[in-house]
Amino acid sequence: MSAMQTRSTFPGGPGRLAVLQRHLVAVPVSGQVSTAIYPTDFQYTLNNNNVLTLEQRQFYEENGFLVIKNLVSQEDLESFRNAFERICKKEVSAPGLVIMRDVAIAKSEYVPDQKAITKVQDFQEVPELFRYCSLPQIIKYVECFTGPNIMAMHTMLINKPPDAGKKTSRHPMHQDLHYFPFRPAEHVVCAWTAMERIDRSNGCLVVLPGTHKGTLKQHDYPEWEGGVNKMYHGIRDYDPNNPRVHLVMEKGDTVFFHPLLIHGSGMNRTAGFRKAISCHYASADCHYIDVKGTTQEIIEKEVAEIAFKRYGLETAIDLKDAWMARGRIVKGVRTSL
Ligand SMILES: CC(C)CC(=O)SCCNC(=O)CCNC(=O)[C@H](O)C(C)(C)COP(=O)(O)OP(=O)(O)OC[C@H]1O[C@@H](n2cnc3c(N)ncnc32)[C@H](O)[C@@H]1OP(=O)(O)O
Ligand SMILES: Nc1ncnc2c1ncn2[C@@H]1O[C@H](COP(=O)(O)OP(=O)(O)OP(=O)(O)O)[C@@H](O)[C@H]1O
Ligand SMILES: O=C(O)CCC(=O)C(=O)O
Ligand SMILES: [Fe+2]
Ligand SMILES: [Mg+2]
Repeated sequence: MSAMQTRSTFPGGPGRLAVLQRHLVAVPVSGQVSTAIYPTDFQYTLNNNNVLTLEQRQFYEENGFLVIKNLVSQEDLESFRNAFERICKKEVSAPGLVIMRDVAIAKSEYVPDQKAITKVQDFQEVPELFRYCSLPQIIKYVECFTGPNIMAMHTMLINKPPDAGKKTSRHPMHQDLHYFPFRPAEHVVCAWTAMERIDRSNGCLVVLPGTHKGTLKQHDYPEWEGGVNKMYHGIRDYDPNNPRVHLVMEKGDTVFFHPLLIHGSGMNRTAGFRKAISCHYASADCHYIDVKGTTQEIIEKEVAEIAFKRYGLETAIDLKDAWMARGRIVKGVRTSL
């Protein structure tokens, strides 16, 4: 990056240049520094103290995701793993915490084993796990997408089980924005950290690069013979011939991705439980939308059904209220969400 500089003698003088620099970059031509200035529209990233290199910004703008190697320490990951195990053993619980079993297990005999747990969600009241969402090296990158007021909106530790033979360990191709009633999408980002090496054998993330530039698609439960997990909606009429990229990640590597990026994960063909921890962040300046009459209406309905089954709540809870209760400020001021 240091080799790339914007021209210092810009027509109109340095003041004019400073104004335009936000939108101008010098482009290297075959290994040399070009003096030409090309306008670049950064739509999905912010210039946060040059945390992202120009290449990284351009990569995210173009592809909708960015992998940062070795961002979370082995010690931190060990402590998250311990906290997860204590939740599975019921030594730790917290308000709002959701514990989900794989559908293949949930629909069969009850197995009172920690290994039956596919993921824990909404751990904002479990300090040992929520610490992940406040890690300074993660927040530093998140700020490049959200700006300075940062809310942690949705938290998960995914423990993808060895597939029970029905391919239910897969996560269908989807866009996370389908679940979120807040906008704008470009000020929402997911951080997803591999807690061990994750590749095709244990079900890595699969992404369709560039799809963040599209719109929110209609989602439904996929018609999978072996069954599909609750709330694991997939893109309707998903075309399996789309060019896709498998994100092979080492322990501690973290991917940041846009909520419209189409992604999923393959089945776990190993005997181990594939672990990842993630948080969806949004700018606190985002606003809630009403999903009535949109493709997201089915989510509101399903959330209300689950709340009714779990808490006996007859009056449908507002999606906005559910998210307001979950969200936590991790940097700056809680302005809107
Ligand atoms: C981007 C990001 C947002 C992506 C996301 O994934 S967001 C999705 C949001 N997900 C959620 O809100 C969590 C969904 N899961 C849950 O709420 C829970 O795990 C539940 C599915 C309700 C199960 O809760 P639990 O306390 O275990 O309740 P029960 O054991 O009494 O089961 C209640 C009924 O649910 C069924 N069930 C449990 N686990 C699963 C499953 N994995 N897949 C499909 N069905 C399942 C269970 O068989 C039971 O069904 P019935 O006997 O009522 O017919
Ligand atoms: N009909 C479908 N609808 C939605 N998503 C699907 C569908 N079929 C597959 N997927 C998703 O596509 C992604 C890739 O699936 P696949 O089972 O091929 O895994 P993989 O990691 O590519 O494994 P493999 O090595 O077998 O190719 C996963 O996220 C999977 O859930
Ligand atoms: O860890 C995974 O398999 C990805 C899960 C995912 O994309 C999600 O829950 O939204
Ligand atoms: Fe997702
Ligand atoms: Mg495949």
